[in-house]
Amino acid sequence: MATTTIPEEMSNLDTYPPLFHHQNQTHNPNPENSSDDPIQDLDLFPVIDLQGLTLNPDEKQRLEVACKSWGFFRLVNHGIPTNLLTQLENQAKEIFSMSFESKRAATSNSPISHFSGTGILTPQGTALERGNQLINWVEGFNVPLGKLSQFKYQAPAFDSFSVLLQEYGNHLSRIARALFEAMVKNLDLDVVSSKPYLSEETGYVRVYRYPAKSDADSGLGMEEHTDSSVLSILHQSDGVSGLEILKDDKWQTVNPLPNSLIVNVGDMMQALSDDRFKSVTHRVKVNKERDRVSICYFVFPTGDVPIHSSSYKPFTYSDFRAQVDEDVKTIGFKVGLKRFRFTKDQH
Ligand SMILES: O=C(O)CCC(=O)C(=O)O
Ligand SMILES: [Fe+2]
Repeated sequence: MATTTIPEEMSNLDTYPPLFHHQNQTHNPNPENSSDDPIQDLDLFPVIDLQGLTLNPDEKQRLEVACKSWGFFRLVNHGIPTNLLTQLENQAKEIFSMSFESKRAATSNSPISHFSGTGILTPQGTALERGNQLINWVEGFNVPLGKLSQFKYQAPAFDSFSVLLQEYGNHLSRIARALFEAMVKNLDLDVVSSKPYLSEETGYVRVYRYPAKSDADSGLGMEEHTDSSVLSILHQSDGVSGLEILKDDKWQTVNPLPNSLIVNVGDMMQALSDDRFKSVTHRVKVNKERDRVSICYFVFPTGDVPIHSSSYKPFTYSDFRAQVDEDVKTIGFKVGLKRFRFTKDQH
């Protein structure tokens, strides 16, 4: 049912950021009839069993291979109740379906911020001014987990959302800690002195909606990038694909599968591992007919602890963040770890 104009049944246009109104946005009220490629659940991506990590040496070995040669894996047996994921997803969809203006009003002066057109944000959670006009086909909420409790929203939907996010955040901290410890052991780093490199207080969630777009091949939901985090944990909602990872110079679609999360190794983990683990390059394509919702968690090192390695000049996460912001403002994109890499004559 793809069309090139906004169809009449799309009465919910006012729920989308004005930035996207004039474009060829389509909406399929009957997703079963979607003509996008069917999702197949057989792929060759690494799968890690979280519970197996504490019991099974083979699982630890698989984790190491996944981090070294892919920089990403699917995570199963993660212990998050399916019910919580379903509720969170439904609540996110309900919130996205509010009008743009009421989303703005409900989140102004609140810990949660609303953004669109880019995933690169200021520390306050608003879109960072860029040195170019690149627009990403995405709308989202930025949720600093440590600041959620005790806030009373004007729209009750946000109160329920906040409660679910806190519960979800507790699971994500637990999962991130378990994965980080296993990764640190794989790298033969000291578990105790590595603790500041995963600071749970820094954790935040981004909840995204990528609006459907009939000319889905022009433009991206999110441009090609690596995550600045130590690690990122993503939940993709029911049956709408879009995430792609770059492996051996080829883009590969990572379809959503029930009961499994996606874990990305981030830039900080790559630096900590002295390039043994790799921060995966990925992007998000737009779906032709259905909006895509994803819920992504990111966690970082304590801001002021220097990362020492043989590949990079010592730097803190705060240094890294400042450099990314500077690059986005001046040249329009993130350069990332390359900015800190030793050149040959600096060794
Ligand atoms: O929406 C997704 O699946 C991925 C989003 C992402 O890559 C990011 O926020 O860094
Ligand atoms: Fe990302």
